[in-house]
Amino acid sequence: MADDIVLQLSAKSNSNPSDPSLPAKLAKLEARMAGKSSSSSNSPSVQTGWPSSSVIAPPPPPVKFMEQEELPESSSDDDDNGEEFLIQHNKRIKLQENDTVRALQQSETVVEEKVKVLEPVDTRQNSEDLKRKKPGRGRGRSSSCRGRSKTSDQTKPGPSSLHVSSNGQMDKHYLMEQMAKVAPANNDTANFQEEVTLLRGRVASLEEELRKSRQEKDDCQRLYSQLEKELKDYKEHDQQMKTKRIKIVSDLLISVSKAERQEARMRIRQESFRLGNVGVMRAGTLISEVWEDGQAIKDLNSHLKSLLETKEAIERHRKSLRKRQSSENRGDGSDAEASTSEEDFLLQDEICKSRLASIKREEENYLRERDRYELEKGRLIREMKRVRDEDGSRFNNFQILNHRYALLNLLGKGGFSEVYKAFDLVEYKYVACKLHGLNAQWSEEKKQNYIRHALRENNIHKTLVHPNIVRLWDTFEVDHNTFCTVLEYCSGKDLDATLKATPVLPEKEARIIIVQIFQGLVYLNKRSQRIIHYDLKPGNVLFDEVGVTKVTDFGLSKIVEDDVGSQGMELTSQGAGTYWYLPPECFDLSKTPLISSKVDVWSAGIMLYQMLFGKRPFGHDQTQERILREDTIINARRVEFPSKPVVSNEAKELIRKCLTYNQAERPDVLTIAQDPYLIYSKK
Ligand SMILES: Nc1ncnc2c1ncn2[C@@H]1O[C@H](COP(=O)(O)OP(=O)(O)OP(=O)(O)O)[C@@H](O)[C@H]1O
Repeated sequence: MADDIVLQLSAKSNSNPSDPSLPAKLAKLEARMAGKSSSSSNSPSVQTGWPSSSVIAPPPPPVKFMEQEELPESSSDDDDNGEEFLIQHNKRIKLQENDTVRALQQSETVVEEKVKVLEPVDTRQNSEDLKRKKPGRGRGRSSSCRGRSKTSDQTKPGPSSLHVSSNGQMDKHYLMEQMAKVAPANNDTANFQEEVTLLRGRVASLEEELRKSRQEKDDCQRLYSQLEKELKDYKEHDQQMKTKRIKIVSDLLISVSKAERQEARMRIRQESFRLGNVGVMRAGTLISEVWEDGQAIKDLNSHLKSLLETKEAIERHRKSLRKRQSSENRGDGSDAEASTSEEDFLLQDEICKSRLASIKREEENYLRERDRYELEKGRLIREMKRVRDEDGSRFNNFQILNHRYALLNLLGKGGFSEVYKAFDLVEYKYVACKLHGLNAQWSEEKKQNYIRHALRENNIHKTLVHPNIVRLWDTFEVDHNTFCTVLEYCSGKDLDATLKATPVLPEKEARIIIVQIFQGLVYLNKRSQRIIHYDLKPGNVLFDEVGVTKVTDFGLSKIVEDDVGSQGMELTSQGAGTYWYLPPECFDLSKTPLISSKVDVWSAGIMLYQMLFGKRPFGHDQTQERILREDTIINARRVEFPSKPVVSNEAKELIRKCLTYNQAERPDVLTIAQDPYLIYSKK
């Protein structure tokens, strides 16, 4: 208890450093207290000098004495009036205690306020901590909880922590502690308030930001749904427009194609009148088709006939002149006056010769014209066939295949296929649709064979991407007996039609075509999976609208497997192909031929020869069957060049290399591609 008083006093002295007498008083009091406590075990009256009655009187109750003992205030000259002093002092202490409690209560209020302010901050911090420590959630939460409990312990003592003693008095020691703690808090209040103001401002601005963000989110959502609706409308509109567009485009294409069809038929009629037509000839029960020449050819032929007659008449006249001249020379003439002088004979003969020369020129002109007519006739016959095939086709009614390809006019008909010009309504470009039809009369086995063959061709062709190879875009089934391959459309004529129109090409033109064919072949031989085309011929060389040469039709192509030896792979489809263009090894019946890219080198050599000289070097006028029967190609050991037209030695040399009879000596595609004639370089 004495220690408490000392503590209270020292706390008081600390809190009131302006009282300089306080340490001295404290020392005195300590000393007196020490004396009192020691005399308390003896008679107090002796110690205090009180009357004897008080000596025999029982000692005062300890509680009161204790109260007196607790009185700390003293001075050196108080000794005589000690009791009075203690009473006064007790009153002062009580007053001080009351002040302290009031101050503490005030401090508690301030602290509580601070705690109230701190708590949200603390909670926010805790939640921030929580967020930060999410991966180790358990640990983070426990630490933050610890932090919060500590703060509340320090700043917010509950009623139980007010340390009220058993007699209802507040524990003074505890109060002093609290005061010591609260004092610095009081000093920080301003800072706290400032901080709180800042935090409140921050909260307000964050709330404002949040409000704005919410507003923005609402706006965005509104905009999103609006755009979504617009997009939906647009898509619907686009779909409608697309359908309309497709309808308009296909209607336009159909009307153009119909007009083209009409024009084609009208031209045929006109040309037929001029060049000829197919008539029917009946021989017994046999009805066969025959060609009847048109008026222009008839006129031409009659001109030629009359020229021939004139020529023959002049020849006859010349003969008789010569006869007369020789008889006159022999002196057989009876009438000297009627005799013709030598000079006249010479003159007459010269006239005849001159007339004959002019007839020959005329005749040559007519013959050239007739050749031209023949070419026109050939074109007319092909066009007639095309129109007839178109009229007989079941795809001639402008169908849209696979919801995409609008079929227009027939380009031509092959062995088992019809090729239509078509319009791709998705890519908006022209394509060629090749319709492979299975004959309904075929056996199931034959159908399966055909499908296997076509699929093989399709699988090879679809992997080929090169400017000099016709692209294969798409394949799909049309119906049970038909499937379609969609090819790059080549609007130019094929080389076969070109050579039929102009059998001899200028060397420059022939060279650029063969160079492009070899570029395509080099591509086929540089891939990891090498390919032998095996059916190179003018009909399989197409031209696009700007004249780029493109190789097509991979129906007979062979894939060269990796394990094939240097001599080549076995030819399993002997007999297939177009014989004018195949090399001798393909006709060897004594063993299964081994073939390589050298087959295509031979075919290219034949085509270059044909372009330059207007005919094929071997079996030009022969049928396929005759070529086989007469072993024409097996005997084609040496190529001969006509004197006309004049062709460069470099071109002839290249042809010779390509048409090397011995397969082993013939260069392959990659080797021949190094020939200077096939390389364009600035001189
Ligand atoms: N991609 C194409 N672009 C333009 N016309 C083409 C295209 N493909 C083929 N043709 C033309 O279509 C016609 C028929 O071609 P197709 O390949 O079916 O016949 P073919 O080669 O004469 O016969 P086969 O394939 O039986 O030997 C030919 O006149 C050809 O020029």
